[in-house]
Amino acid sequence: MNKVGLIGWRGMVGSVLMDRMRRENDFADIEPVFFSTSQTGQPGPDVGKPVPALRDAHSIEALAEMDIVVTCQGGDYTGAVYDDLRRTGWQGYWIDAASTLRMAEDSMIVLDPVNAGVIRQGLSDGVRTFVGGNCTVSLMLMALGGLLEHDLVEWISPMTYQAASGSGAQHMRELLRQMGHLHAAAGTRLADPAGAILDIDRDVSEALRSAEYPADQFGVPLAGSLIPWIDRAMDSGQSREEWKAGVETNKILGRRTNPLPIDGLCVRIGAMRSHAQALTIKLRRDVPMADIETLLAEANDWVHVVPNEPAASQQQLTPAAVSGGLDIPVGRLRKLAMGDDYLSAFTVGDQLLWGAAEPLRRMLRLLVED
Ligand SMILES: NC(=O)C1=CN([C@@H]2O[C@H](COP(=O)(O)OP(=O)(O)OC[C@H]3O[C@@H](n4cnc5c(N)ncnc54)[C@H](OP(=O)(O)O)[C@@H]3O)[C@@H](O)[C@H]2O)C=CC1
Ligand SMILES: N[C@@H](CC(=O)OP(=O)(O)O)C(=O)O
Repeated sequence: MNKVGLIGWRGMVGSVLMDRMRRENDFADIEPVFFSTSQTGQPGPDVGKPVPALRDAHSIEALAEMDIVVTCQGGDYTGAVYDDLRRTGWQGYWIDAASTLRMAEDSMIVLDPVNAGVIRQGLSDGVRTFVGGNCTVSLMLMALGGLLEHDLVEWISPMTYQAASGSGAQHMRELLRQMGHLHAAAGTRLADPAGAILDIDRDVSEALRSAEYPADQFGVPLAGSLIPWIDRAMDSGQSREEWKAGVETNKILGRRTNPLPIDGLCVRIGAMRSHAQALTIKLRRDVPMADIETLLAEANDWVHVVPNEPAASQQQLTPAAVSGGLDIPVGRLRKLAMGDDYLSAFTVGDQLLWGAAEPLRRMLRLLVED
């Protein structure tokens, strides 16, 4: 049985991964060894079978005993141990949620419902480092897999609406504090339906701009507002989050030459854990809408097409509808006024599941079942 070292399992992404592994009975097929950067020696989590006490996540010797390492601990941790571990000659498989190694020459980005063939080829070529993709990239590809698989896409411009969870657990807490702060600013006047809305709006706007507004994590208001920049700036004028859309998509699809242009704007909004994105897609030719819907719906077991109708869109294509589940709805499908080879789409998905934990869990299964 494979000895699998798990690091970062009590963090937000790691907890979602653990939950999925318990549900799918994955622990039955591995010998799990839990690591910690802060709690070495304490008891490991309950996974339905005995596990040793927590081991030191910075011990290269302990990591080198593993056949497979799965880490959701973050990029700093990967940067601190990965090279040292490989330098010992360790030939095990490294599965990582952090972006650090995504674009490395000897790594693959994993999203098996979309790139199982590329992964299989990588495994037979001896690749041993597998990294989950950026959340918006993975969610977009789960939604558009059917069009990409049939090479119907010339370019894509994604405009994202990204949840607070993408910035981490403390940011989710702050979003809720911000919501509470605004609610308090409206006060008891909310209870009076005849009250002057512009008075409430004035006080809420003042609260948004006041020094007391809780914004230690985001630095600026998110609740009652939005933030049109995610991650650091690149020389190209893109944010790093926007840059990832193109480079990661092409790497996932295994397009080493003739990359698909994919570029747009990434925006943080006040949703909790599901990212949405509006996509403008330039098709290679005028594909009939019925064919587009069939190709999208048949691409994998999680995507489903939402009719381009008001009620269905409002009820099914939202963070509120999908959070906590693996469904990937895609809708608002229509040809744009620019021409019949221009398609619009809107999709949403849980960024902690398909956007982070699930591709890692499935990569582990693939290795264990191999
Ligand atoms: N957030 C996201 O949307 C995504 C994140 N990622 C990657 O995953 C990495 C981890 O992200 P995320 O899960 O949000 O990080 P968290 O901050 O939730 O957890 C990271 C680590 O913090 C330590 N920790 C300290 N105090 C606590 C506490 N009270 N509760 C839980 N853990 C605690 C744990 O390590 P220990 O047990 O060793 O003390 C834990 O593994 C990111 O850095 C990123 O690289 C990837 C895709 C999406
Ligand atoms: N940057 C993403 C979350 C994330 O962790 O992305 P990455 O895995 O590419 O660093 C967001 O803010 O929504």
